[in-house]
Amino acid sequence: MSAARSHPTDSTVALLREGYAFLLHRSERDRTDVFETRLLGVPVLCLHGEEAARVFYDPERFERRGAAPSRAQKTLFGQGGVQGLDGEAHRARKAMFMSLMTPDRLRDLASLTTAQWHAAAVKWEMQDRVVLLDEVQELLCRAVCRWAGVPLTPAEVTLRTADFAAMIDSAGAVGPRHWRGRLGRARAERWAGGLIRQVRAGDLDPAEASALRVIALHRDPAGALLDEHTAAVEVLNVLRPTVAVALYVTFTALALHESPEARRDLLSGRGAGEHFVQEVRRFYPFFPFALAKVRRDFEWRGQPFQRGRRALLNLYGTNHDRRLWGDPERFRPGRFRDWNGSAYNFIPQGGGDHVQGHRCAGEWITIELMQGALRFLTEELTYAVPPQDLRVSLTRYPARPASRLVLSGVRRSGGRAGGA
Ligand code: HEM
Repeated sequence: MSAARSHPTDSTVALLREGYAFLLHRSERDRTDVFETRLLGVPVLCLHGEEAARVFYDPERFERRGAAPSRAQKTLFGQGGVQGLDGEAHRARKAMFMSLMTPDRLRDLASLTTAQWHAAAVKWEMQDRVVLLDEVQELLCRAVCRWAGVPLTPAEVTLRTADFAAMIDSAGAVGPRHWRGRLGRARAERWAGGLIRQVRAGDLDPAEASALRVIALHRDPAGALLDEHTAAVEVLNVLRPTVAVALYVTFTALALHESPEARRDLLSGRGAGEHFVQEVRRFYPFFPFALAKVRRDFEWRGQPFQRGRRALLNLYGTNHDRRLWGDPERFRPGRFRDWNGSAYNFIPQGGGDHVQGHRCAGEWITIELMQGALRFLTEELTYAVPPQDLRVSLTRYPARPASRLVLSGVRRSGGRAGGA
């Protein structure tokens, strides 16, 4: 692409109007992978595409300290968590997260989740309609708490699920949705802080490799336990995003409904479940961009990057970049047969290295849970998708089908292919 052009004018209105697609539209229009603009008056460097992702994930050039807006910290991420660390402190904390992601532990989570799907399906059979997004959030909340060693009484499930859902729903919102997220985070942090205290006092004894135990007893490079608030934020950094996988599960069901060809290939065995799930993560919007700050002055493609300047990497747009993905607006799982496996061109959960960099710690969990959901929806259930508003607005963050995907006539099929 050609050299960068500068856009010193404010793009907040365009961002609100075009949503997830704003950065992609601008990069395509100006034929550039880097441009400068202002959002809410703040200068921001915008990066797009595979080569830009390589630059963005270079820790010599970018850092995360102070990069996240305080609105997102008060709702989605919390303060003091791994997302805002750099260098050795980041590597040590990230190692704690990645130690939870062994194949055995992933299998445990998958089987706990399958058990929850079965239990939920018994209940769904007795209902006329089921709102899939809400139901899957709740079943994932039950499964991940059990997996993480977090006690959850039946009476608590609704409240905890609602708090996680509010945090997830609040990051891009203003007004009541934002405030619900803040309230949800405050309440969840108090709860998780109490759990950390109980583990350290010996009043709660979660299993050896469980997230709650590992985080409560984790020591930083100086040998100190995490302070209680930070430990609570990190416990929520495991629970909350696992509940958020419900959005991807909902998109998986939407794709089964709206992409009959891909569905037919899957059911006939011509298409692989793994590719279907990857295409859901590429095609549907989730995180629009990742955020960092320039660590030291440098220049890329003629664009100066000044130390301290904020930068965005276009995650959604890179997954829809037509140079990388032919016909990117078509849902076509078969494209993953030929994918080259680059860590920088397919980046729904960030790019680069999981251990060394800021790429999502839960990417393998996400894929595992989505594949389990796909199997359950196609092999264990029959259902209809009644008329409803299934539109996915690119200006709502996080995106989701407007109706949250209503299913009717849900029946357990015990091995016959389901869904309408
Ligand atoms: C619902 C699907 C998910 C999506 C779309 C997603 C997306 C992301 C993205 C875009 C990042 C930031 C990458 C960056 O800053 O460069 C991230 C980071 C992170 N995610 Fe996820 N994630 C998901 C699920 C999960 C799950 C299931 C977990 C944990 C069990 C998790 C834990 C984390 C953590 C701890 C980080 C911070 C990593 C770091 O800063 O080093 N995520 N995720």
